[in-house]
Amino acid sequence: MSFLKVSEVTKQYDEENIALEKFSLQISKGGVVSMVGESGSGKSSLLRIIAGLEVQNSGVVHLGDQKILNPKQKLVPGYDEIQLIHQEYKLYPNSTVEENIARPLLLYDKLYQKERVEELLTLLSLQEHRAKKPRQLSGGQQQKVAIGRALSIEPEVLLLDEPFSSLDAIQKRELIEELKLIFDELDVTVVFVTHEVDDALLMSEELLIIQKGKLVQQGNVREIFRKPKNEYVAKLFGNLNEIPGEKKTFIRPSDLEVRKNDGYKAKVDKQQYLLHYNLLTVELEGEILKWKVEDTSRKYQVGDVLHLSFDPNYLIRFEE
Ligand SMILES: Nc1ncnc2c1ncn2[C@@H]1O[C@H](COP(=O)(O)OP(=O)(O)OP(=O)(O)O)[C@@H](O)[C@H]1O
Repeated sequence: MSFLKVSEVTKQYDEENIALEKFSLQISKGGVVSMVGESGSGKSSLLRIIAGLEVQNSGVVHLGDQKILNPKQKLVPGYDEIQLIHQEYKLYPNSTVEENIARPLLLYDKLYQKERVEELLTLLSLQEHRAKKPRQLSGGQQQKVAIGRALSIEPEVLLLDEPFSSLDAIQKRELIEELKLIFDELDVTVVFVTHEVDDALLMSEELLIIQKGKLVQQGNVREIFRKPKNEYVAKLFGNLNEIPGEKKTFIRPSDLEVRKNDGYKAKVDKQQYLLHYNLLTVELEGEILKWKVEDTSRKYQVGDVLHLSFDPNYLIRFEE
């Protein structure tokens, strides 16, 4: 059953900037989903509207039975139930980790406050940093404190708007993996926004793909990988090789098999050493087309002749 429901939301800042166009979305309770889309596709606008922090032109957002009111409709914008964290999220610089996490709990019973802060320090493995000020922490630890603060009042929804983009690649990967385990355990609904598919997949298998203010596809990564709705979605997962003579039909390099004498004949034109394989650029015999091939054995050289075949079930076709 849908818990967070966005119905036909349109957001237009001015004549040129239409951030969202009749955008609809449904997420079930306790789910963790990653939203992927290029810069300017409307991700931040959507999260701000979901959080009740931005006025939309039309459309509505519901959290369960509750209609989310925007800043024009509500005196104090935003909701405790919906917490939004972004890259520039500010901690209180002169307060300790413990105090930062406790801040939203000031009106709560003292004993509960103490227990909740302990719970979060443990959950986020921040116990040894409890007395430190934000400037004494790494970027990743600071973002964990921000998440701890957001989780302190047990929100229903946590919206993460590229919160880790200032971290280095290793720090980011480790933090996302750690948070994924935490979110999977909690009953909180999480929307993690990123423009990197790799990061999205570290967080969840459930993906939302946004393009030019519209939700183009929602589903499990396996399904989206095999049946992408359009070329943009398909290319988020890597290169596409065009099938000669067939319109809008492609095969992924990872679905190609190199055979001795069966399939498309091709000559290696270029070889690049990448992390998990050598990426070959090959010229198809009798065609102007070039294909990409993932050589996991790293044995082919420029000038080698290969035969490439594939399972036709893996062909990707788009409507014209
Ligand atoms: N305050 C604003 N005034 C005018 N236009 C805006 C404003 N905020 C966003 N836009 C425009 O709305 C569109 C969507 O922006 P938004 O920030 O929501 O996208 P995004 O997917 O989050 O992008 P990024 O990944 O770069 O943050 C863009 O064309 C942007 O220029």
